Order: sequence, then C-alpha cells, then structure tokens
Amino acid sequence: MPDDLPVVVLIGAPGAGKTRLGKRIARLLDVPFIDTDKRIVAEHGPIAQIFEEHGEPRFRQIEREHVARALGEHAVVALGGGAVLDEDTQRDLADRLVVQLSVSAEAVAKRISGDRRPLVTGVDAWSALVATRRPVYDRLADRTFDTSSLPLDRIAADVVSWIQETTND
Ligand SMILES: Nc1ncnc2c1ncn2[C@@H]1O[C@H](COP(=O)(O)OP(=O)(O)O)[C@@H](O)[C@H]1O
Ligand SMILES: O=C(O)C1=C[C@@H](OP(=O)(O)O)[C@@H](O)[C@H](O)C1
Ligand SMILES: [Mg+2]
Repeated sequence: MPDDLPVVVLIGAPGAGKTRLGKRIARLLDVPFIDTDKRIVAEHGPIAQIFEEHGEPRFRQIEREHVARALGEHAVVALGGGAVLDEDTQRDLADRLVVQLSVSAEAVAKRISGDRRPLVTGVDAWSALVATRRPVYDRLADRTFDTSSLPLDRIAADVVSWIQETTND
C-alpha cells in the first residue's frame, strides 16, 4: 500500500461502528487512525453546534475538506455516515480500499438512544436516512461487514484478515 494512501476507508450508517472499529483496526495494523468527525470537532467545535449555527450544507463543506485531506494520508480512515454524499468523495473512493460497516435497525436502536448526531433523531429517522444512502454505500464498498451481533474485537479481526488477504494478492 503506498505511503500516501489510506490502508482502508470505513463508510456506512451512523452507529454501524466506524469510529470504534476503526480505532481497533488501526491498532491491529499498527498504523495511525483518523476519524474525520474528530478532526472537524477539534477545529470547529461540536457537530450539533455546526448544524445549528451554520446548517448542514456548511457542515458538508467542512467535512469534504477534511475527508479530502484524510484520503491522502497513510492511515485507517473512518468517515462520518453522510460523507459519501459528496460527489468528489465518491470519485476519490473509487480507487481506495473501502469497507462498509452495516448494522440492522434493531441493533442500532440501542446504540443511538440519547444520541447527539443531529440527523439521527430516532430509529425511524435513521432507517429513512440509511435507505436513501444504501445504494451509495453498496456501490462504493469493496466489502461489507455486518456489526449487528458480533463483538467489536471479532469484527476488527475479520476486517484485518480481509485487508491482509486483499492487499497481499
Ligand atoms: N459490534 C458492536 N457491538 C456492540 N456495540 C457496538 C458495536 N459497534 C459499535 N457499537 C456501539 O455503537 C455506538 C456507535 O459506534 P460508533 O463507532 O460511534 O459508530 P459510527 O462511527 O459508525 O457512527 C458506540 O456506542 C459503540 O460502542
Ligand atoms: O450520517 C450523517 O450524516 C452523520 C454521521 C455522523 O458520523 P457517524 O456516522 O460516525 O456517526 C456525523 O458525521 C454527523 O452527525 C452526520
Ligand atoms: Mg463515527
């Protein structure tokens, strides 16, 4: 894998586990971990506040800048769930190794209760959001791993094995 490209990019629904699993996958592979949302928050403050004060389009603009930068770094990169809506990001992801993390509505319900994500106000809102995005996630992903029922460590190990098989070909 070239030094200036991500080892893997994680995409998928909010609550699928991109942030948590990304951290574990990076640790197992001994490479840096980048969560684009974390960088956005460090620079601009809480995501809910950006949405409130400047609106979603401004958040997507800021997000695109951070995604573009992260996609040029050697790391495990976890994107926010809506980052793939950007057409430039879709183009960029076409030649990166991309893993989609998926989760069922039943499993996500527990994970998103009391959530601070502005677009995820409940399971119905989550389901509607994911239904519109699913074709994009599916089109961009080289492989999908479901996170609904297995423990995080097991999924991280499965993703790492797959990355190693794929990149050793
Ligand atoms: N495989 C899993 N089993 C149980 N809980 C999980 C699993 N993956 C993620 N979670 C939980 O779901 C919540 C959302 O995970 P997070 O990594 O923030 O998702 P994302 O970044 O995809 O929105 C966290 O509380 C996390 O602990
Ligand atoms: O799905 C979305 O549009 C969003 C998902 C969040 O990230 P996670 O998918 O990591 O929760 C975060 O980027 C923001 O609240 C918007
Ligand atoms: Mg996340």
